[in-house]
Amino acid sequence: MITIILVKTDSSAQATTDLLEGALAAGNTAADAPQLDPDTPVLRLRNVSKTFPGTHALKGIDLDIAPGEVRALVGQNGSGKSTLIKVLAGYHAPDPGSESWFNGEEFHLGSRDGLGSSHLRFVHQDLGLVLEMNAVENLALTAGFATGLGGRVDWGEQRRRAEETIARLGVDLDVRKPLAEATPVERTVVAIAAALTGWESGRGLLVLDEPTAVLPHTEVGRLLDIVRGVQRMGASVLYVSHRLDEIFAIADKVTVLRDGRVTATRDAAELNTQSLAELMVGDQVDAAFRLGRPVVAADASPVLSVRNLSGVQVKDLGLSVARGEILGIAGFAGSGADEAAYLLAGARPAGEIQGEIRRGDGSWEPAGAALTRQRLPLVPADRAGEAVVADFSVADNLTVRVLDRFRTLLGLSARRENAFVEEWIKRLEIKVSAPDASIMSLSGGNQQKVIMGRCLASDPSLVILAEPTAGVDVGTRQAIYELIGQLADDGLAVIVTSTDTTDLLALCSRVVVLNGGHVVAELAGEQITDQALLAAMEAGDR
Ligand SMILES: Nc1ncnc2c1ncn2[C@@H]1O[C@H](COP(=O)(O)OP(=O)(O)OP(=O)(O)O)[C@@H](O)[C@H]1O
Repeated sequence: MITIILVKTDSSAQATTDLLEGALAAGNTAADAPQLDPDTPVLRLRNVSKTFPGTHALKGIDLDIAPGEVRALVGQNGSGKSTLIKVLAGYHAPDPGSESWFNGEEFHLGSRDGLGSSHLRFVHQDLGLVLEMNAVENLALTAGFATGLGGRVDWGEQRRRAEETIARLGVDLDVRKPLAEATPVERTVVAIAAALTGWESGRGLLVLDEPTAVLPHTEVGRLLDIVRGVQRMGASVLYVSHRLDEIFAIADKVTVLRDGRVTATRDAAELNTQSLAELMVGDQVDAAFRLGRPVVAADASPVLSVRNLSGVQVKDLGLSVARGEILGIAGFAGSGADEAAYLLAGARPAGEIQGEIRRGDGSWEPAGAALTRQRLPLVPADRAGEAVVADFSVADNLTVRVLDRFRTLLGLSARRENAFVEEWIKRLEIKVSAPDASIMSLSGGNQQKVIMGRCLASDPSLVILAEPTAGVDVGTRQAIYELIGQLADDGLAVIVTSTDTTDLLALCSRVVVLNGGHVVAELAGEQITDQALLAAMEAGDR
């Protein structure tokens, strides 16, 4: 477990990048804002609304966030959370009549007017980083470049500043490594460091929009430690997440959005996972939902078997999945569990996939050639980077794998295609103004549902789901679990890889656990508990 380290260093050259230390001093004394009544909210919103063509995304939002408070903002997919944050960030102009104050000063939403260099800072879902660049360069893009003689960039100084900034967030990171090679939590840390750059007062608001959506479950604790460190600076935090356990670990208060309206604001201590899920979705939701499918008999005929399957991390994996079985592959980041999904789906070059596979009762074949030819449907963990076709509509994203089905002698049948799209929008309750709307106009969770639909709609005999409910709200999660259960009842075989034990507990009747690329445990039926999964995942490398 990493804790926040506040390093007191030589004060000479680093005043400009002295993030936490400077902020702490100001936060302790409120020196920069002695005139402010401590009860004045950091952020006050009144009657904030936002209308898009065909969608009234925010309807009269009122919100007060106190100094030093961590406020969670929760709600179903499409309830308006990201829109509110984008209005705050100046990305969207709100409807007329919306009012806002920051530290008691009125400012215009939809622009940075009136905010000057004040401390309303954001880490958006996409993190806003340039992955080809390293942490030094990314931080310099926000903070400006240190220059030396002749106005040249002083890279030594730049690097020292970056190392210090990152170290203060309690993370040991090679700041020269391109962020494309960094882990998801390392990238999030760089994004938070960039957002806090130049923060010189304890009062302010850091907005984190689903910072853990793509983080392995096991790294969430590290991120929450960092958020607590930011709170200790005296900063307030607005924290958006679908992971309810995190809300209880970090938030003082919770605000619930439903269909663009604030429907509740409560102290987190008054709530539990079930009551919060009910505030978000209604009382039909079960936050501890499990399919509870029977364990498939060991001699059931397999849909797919692999032996000695190896990639970069995965070593000599052997497993088989039967018709109607939902098999989990669990493991921490780097255990091989995430890579296993991509190997099995043939989503790696054939030369990088070693071992053998067998379909049904057929003969064993070299895995690389067979899996890359077969290309089993995969819902990848990184929806935005690997699945969504940003230039396509919702309908086109849904049908891209199955266009052949609508072909007639006269070309594509629009009628059949439309009926198919309507059916899947209904089945997955995808919130969209019209099927031909751009997929980018959908909320993140609704995009995830489209990708899920694309995979399931091709009537496969086996699908591979990597982190299938990342960014998906608690009610939709249950709907997705139930749909997968129904398809498994009809014979679909499913392989789920997830660092989130919630998915594995809800879906799987058997789970293999990887560590160091090897299978270290196999759990079935009643043996699959949160504790047993985590214990097996933590077991030492072989
Ligand atoms: N640029 C846009 N154009 C049209 N509609 C939009 C646009 N951005 C958002 N919307 C719509 O506004 C509504 C609210 O979306 P928003 O992204 O704020 O939801 P959210 O609560 O953040 O959801 P999620 O939890 O899935 O991220 C949705 O119906 C969405 O489709």
